[in-house]
Amino acid sequence: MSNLFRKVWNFRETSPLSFRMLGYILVCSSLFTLFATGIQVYADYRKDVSLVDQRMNLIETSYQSSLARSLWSLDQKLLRVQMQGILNLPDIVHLHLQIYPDSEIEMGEIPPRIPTIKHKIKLQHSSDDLYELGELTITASLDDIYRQLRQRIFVIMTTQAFKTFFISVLILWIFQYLVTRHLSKMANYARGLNIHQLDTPLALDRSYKSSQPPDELQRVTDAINEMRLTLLNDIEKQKQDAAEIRKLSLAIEQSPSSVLICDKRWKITYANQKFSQLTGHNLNSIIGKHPKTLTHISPDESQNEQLWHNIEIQVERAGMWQGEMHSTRHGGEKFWEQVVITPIRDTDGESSQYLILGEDISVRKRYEQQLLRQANYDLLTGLPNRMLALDRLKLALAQSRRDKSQVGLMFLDLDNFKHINDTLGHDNGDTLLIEASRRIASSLRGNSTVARLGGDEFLIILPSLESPEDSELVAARILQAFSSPFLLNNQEIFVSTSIGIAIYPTDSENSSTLLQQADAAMYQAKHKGKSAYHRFTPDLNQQSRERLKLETQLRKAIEQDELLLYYQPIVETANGQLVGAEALIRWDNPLLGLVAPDKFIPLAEETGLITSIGEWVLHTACRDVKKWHEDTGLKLTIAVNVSPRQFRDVKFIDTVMKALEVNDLAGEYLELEITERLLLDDSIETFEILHKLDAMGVKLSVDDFGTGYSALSYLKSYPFDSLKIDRSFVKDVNTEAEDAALVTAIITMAHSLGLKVIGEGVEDVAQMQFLRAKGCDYAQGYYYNRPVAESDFCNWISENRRAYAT
Ligand SMILES: Nc1nc2c(ncn2[C@@H]2O[C@H](COP(=O)(O)O[C@H]3[C@@H](O)[C@H](n4cnc5c(=O)[nH]c(N)nc54)O[C@@H]3COP(=O)(O)O)[C@@H](O)[C@H]2O)c(=O)[nH]1
Repeated sequence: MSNLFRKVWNFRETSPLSFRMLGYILVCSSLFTLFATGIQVYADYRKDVSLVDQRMNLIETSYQSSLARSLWSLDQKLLRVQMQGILNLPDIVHLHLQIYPDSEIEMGEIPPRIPTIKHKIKLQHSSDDLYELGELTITASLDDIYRQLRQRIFVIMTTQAFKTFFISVLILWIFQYLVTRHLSKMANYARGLNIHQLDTPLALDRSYKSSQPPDELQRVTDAINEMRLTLLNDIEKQKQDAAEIRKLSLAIEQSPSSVLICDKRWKITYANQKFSQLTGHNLNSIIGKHPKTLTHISPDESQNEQLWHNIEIQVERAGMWQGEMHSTRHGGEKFWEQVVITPIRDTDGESSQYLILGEDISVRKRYEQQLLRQANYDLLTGLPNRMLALDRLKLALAQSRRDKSQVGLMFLDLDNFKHINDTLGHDNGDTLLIEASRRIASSLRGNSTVARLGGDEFLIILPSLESPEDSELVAARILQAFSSPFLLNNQEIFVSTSIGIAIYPTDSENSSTLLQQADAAMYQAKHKGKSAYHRFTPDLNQQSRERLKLETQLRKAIEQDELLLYYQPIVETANGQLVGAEALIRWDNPLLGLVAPDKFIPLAEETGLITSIGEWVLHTACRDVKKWHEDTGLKLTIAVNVSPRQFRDVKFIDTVMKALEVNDLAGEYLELEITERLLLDDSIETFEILHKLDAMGVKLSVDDFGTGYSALSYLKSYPFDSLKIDRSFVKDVNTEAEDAALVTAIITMAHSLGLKVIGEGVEDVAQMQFLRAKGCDYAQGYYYNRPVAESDFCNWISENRRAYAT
């Protein structure tokens, strides 16, 4: 028994579902059996009871009249025989005859505690009247009926129980065969499933045709197998992602740029090796900090805050911020960094992290600042140079326009400087210029500007003048400052100065006119006998008139065929190989003689004549170089200067295209030289024009590099092929260490940006050798040849194809 119980218990443990199903079947089937049996037994009971009733009715019909007759005749003996006859009938256990009025006969007995039913029969005699004689009560026992019912219940219950049990076992077996064993297999499969066993699919141990519609088990199996494949794919993808991430993290870790990663609240979460090397910051010391704590914009902390606030806004809006900023190293030392900040977006497109790439640009910045200083300041005196002075003049005029104030412009020239320079030597000349600058500067108020225009010429800007006479007071102060002698070469030398004054807006509202007027006034002061100042007066407009005359003649120059091109060779520094030439314009005027471009190009720019002059230059240069290709077989490049106004002309691109087409010249043989100043505005138009030219195959070169903006950063954004180092730097490469360092740095940096370098103004072999030693690609200058007319240039080619290879 205990064995059976254990088996049942085991079954319950191992197949709880089957066990539960068995329980449900048994309970439901038993309830149903009970209910059906109950109905059947009740029906049988009703039938048996009705049989007893029928029997009673039969007794009534059979015995009623005979009993009534026996009672009427008072035949007791017969009465008892009749009653005994009734009592002998099945189930009748007791008779009670009530004889009216007061006697009775009783036969049989009612056994205790057994169910009975009674039946009453009225006994009557009818002749003329109806006589009530008595009443017979028959009691029938139901005990037999109940016994039979019990037997029947027993039989039904027993057979039903057996039937239920066997059917349940059968159902259980079928369920086990069809379902449970497969579920167990699935469970075992799922239990044993791991990433190493995903290759084996789940297969049930049964024959199943794929044409059959899938049953529930098949659907679960298919779902598990699909899940297995999905997992396989996911794992494969995960592996690829992990490999990709390993590769990227290695790239970031070993990146030559410093890398910081911040979370979405701009807290640093990662820094690569380069960052630690560059800044000396330990990763642990910066984790969780905002990157703004590593930058230093100004001592005013709010500016730093404001910058980072703007950066965060721009990164969100534009998807990137890039710029240069002052960062701090661990010890507090500051350095310049080129920074690019981009968001790292999650799959919903939300910024979840930020990537900050940094590059130490301190060296470049130093050179840029040096170049900027050289471009804007006079190295000898430290005063602003012409370019900066003109900028400041424009600013002062703009300010005065707003303030409705006046600006004084002074042109100042030292008297007899050339003579002193020639007799006492350049060093003393330089000392004089430095001391003169100091004296001029000390005579001015804080917001005034004194600039050295070159040689012994100075320009003074006096902004916010209350009256023109104030400028005369300043001029008098300057003359006074020159009244004491200069100590030159241990000698006391008296040097005076002449000052010309023009006033904005009284004399002119235009800066270049003001300059001309101040210049004319200065000449007037010199005429007065030097050591004097002179205010501009309209009668000094002679120069302006001359300028007008020049303009009129220049307008006719093209049609009268007075323009011509000179060519200067450009050679490869390493081997002296001729690679091209620069076209330089000349104006051969019957009255003025051969006019150099410096004298008329600025005027042409101002008047707009440069557009037609430039077009002529382009066509002529393309025509000539094509001819050289055909005559010499040398594929030379022609470099053509382009002025800012010409460059911005709407027809410029068409003009270039036409010059190439008409002369059947490929774009690669034309090089356009553009000055840095042209790029200063950093406009989208400039960007587009340069890219269009680049797309045409035309070569682009930055001319006079070092004299303008001198920021190497812009070169990255434009499609330049080369840059030309200005001749002012080349001149002293072998005598001035600073120039040598600068030229070397320009070459290195240009090469790092993929640009070729041309050194211009090479006048001697030492300069050429310096450039060649520093890897400068090409050179141009008097050392090779001066600019010459086309026919002379052709002769030069045939004589000097490879003349300078030493
Ligand atoms: N828009 C245009 N501008 C032009 C054009 N032609 C010339 N120019 C510009 O005029 C500037 C002066 O030119 P130029 O007087 O011809 O002087 C050039 C050379 O003669 C001179 N040079 C060449 N080698 C040496 C040298 O060894 N020493 C020395 N002292 N000077 C030398 O340099 C001038 C060339 O300069 P660059 O153009 O920068 O190469 C001139 O700057 C032009 O910009 C024109 O057609 N259109």
